[in-house]
Amino acid sequence: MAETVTLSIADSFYKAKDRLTAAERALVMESLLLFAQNPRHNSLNLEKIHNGFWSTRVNRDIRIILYPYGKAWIVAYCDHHDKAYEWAERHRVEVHPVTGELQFTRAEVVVVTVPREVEAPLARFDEDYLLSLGVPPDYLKPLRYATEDGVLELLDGLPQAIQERILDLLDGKPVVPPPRIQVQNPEELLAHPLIQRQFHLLQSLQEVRQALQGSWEAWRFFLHPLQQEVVKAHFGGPARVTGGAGTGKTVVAIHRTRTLAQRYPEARILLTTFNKGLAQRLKIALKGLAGEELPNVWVDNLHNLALRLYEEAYGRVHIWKEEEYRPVLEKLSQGLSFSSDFVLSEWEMADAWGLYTWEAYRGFSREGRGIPLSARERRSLFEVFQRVWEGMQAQGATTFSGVCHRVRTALEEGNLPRFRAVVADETQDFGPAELMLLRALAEEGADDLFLTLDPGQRIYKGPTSWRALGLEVQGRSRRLRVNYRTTREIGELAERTLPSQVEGEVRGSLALLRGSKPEIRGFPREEAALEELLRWLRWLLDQGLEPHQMAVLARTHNLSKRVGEGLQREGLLPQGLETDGEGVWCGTVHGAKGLEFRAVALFGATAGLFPLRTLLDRAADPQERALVEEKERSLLYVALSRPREYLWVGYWGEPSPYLPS
Ligand SMILES: Nc1ncnc2c1ncn2[C@@H]1O[C@H](COP(=O)(O)OP(=O)(O)OP(=O)(O)O)[C@@H](O)[C@H]1O
Repeated sequence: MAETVTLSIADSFYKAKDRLTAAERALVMESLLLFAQNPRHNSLNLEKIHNGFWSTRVNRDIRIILYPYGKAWIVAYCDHHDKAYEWAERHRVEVHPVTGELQFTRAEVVVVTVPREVEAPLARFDEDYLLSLGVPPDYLKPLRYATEDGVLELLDGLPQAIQERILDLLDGKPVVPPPRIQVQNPEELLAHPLIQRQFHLLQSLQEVRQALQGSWEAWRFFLHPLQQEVVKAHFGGPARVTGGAGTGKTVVAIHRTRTLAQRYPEARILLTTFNKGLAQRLKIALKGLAGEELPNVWVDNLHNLALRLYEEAYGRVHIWKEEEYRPVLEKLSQGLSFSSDFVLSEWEMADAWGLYTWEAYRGFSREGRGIPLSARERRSLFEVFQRVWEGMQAQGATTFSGVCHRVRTALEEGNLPRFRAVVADETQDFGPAELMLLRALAEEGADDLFLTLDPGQRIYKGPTSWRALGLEVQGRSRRLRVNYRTTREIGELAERTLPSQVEGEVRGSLALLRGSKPEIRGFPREEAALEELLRWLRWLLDQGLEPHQMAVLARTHNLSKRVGEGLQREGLLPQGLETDGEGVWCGTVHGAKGLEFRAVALFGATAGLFPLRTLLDRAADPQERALVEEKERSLLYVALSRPREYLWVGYWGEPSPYLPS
């Protein structure tokens, strides 16, 4: 009878499988399932190779690298034959003599000799301390004598947890040694909770099946201790989780939702976000994590949910967007001495805050609005605003802000049921109307609101004071710092575009992966940039990337359309960001919010596009201009923080003033 094997899947395996094609990954999965049932199956050709590692055959080319540990097999790596063997040759498995952690480390330690005049940043820490942090003994001296670049080079060969501790030291943060793991045998070690961060134990065939189902992403099993903390915490009220791009805010939102669904099995939980596409992705990811659709969880983008609730409470409604209300405002405000852009932005502010009565508008602090208004001017503006709202109402129409406010009222009056808890992702782009609605959607109490945001990616709305809205998060605010998405080279470049207003809040994420330098290229004309872009995409294909692992982003729809046509002419199939096909993704930076790709090209980081000249020209006053600039910088940050491995940036004529040199 075939034996059933205990597998422990290492995070290095999950990272490695991302470099294979979808078809190759499917074959790897089949082989692992077979291995779990019968490791000695003839077709697997299990054989011992280097450093105690074993190899098993997936097909003529692909190999999985395993390590027998106690009664289990650790699934360590997978790749094309030569690369897989090379990896095994370069790595070793050890239990750290002080921390007791199980570690995969690079076997050969690169010793970098430092010229005397260059500072070695870790020299001031003694060896015993570094050892207590889990640094392997043979890395101690090289690390202490290395330059900063040398340290980074050495860290590449160490487990993620050790990298994070050392990077924190470099950043001047105090690092407390981890508790020592004490176990009797390998089985206990593999099952130890502190080990689960890097080695995911699967004890039955069913667990193996579940783990390999769907997208089998690392984030489903391995959480950073801080991610784990916010996922599992019992919060006394609203909690806020910030972090730069790629720090796992969405991952945390999904895990938190599952935790809450289990914690409150009889209650309704809402998982929401900004747009429809992202909500769809959340839904799929949550199902992948939980293994099924959770019956007590609702997943929807906030505006869609608000619209459904509105219709439930009040009946059908037509939504007016700027194209509809702008001309009405322009017509009604003709007699006033303000520019139409100012009237529009003032009305949008009043609408967003729900200032539908004279008393509310008159008493509202317009602090931060550039143009001061006398009481009489306020009154005349309000009369115009009121006529717009009345006109809309007469036509059975309102804005999304209007929908949010009325739904909030229905919730507050008890005419609609609330959720026990609400988890919301991408909340930096929620304005006052949406944030007030979120508050009202959740019953007030423990674990009621869990909001994630990156203030550096605010691309739709201006900043809103949460406290003014009654969202008090003091003592329940956490910041994620490890950037899991991108290479250090790309992460650092992206951070240099951050608006100064938010730098303190999100700058300084730790990107642990290393990669090639991003390319920033200037061209005389758009056509020349397109030609070079096409060459770059072809080069990526030669590197083994598939078209759907690449994206070309542009500031405007028109430009993105032109790129798509260019790709098509060259035989590269483009696909929209909202689709799910096999082509190269093409779209606007706005459309790429929350997404990621192995390679990203930003086409047109050109002056006049970042910031978009038409938007800047329309800004009614200096404050608004500053806000437009902040949002445009954030947009550039969003674009540059989408790639995992490769980034290409092209401009023609003058580069964007926000582009780091
Ligand atoms: N603990 C983890 N282990 C492995 N991968 C992780 C982990 N947390 C996040 N990731 C990966 O990092 C990437 C970024 O995660 P996620 O999208 O949640 O970040 P984010 O902070 O929401 O990013 P953004 O704000 O840019 O949208 C994803 O590929 C995700 O799978």
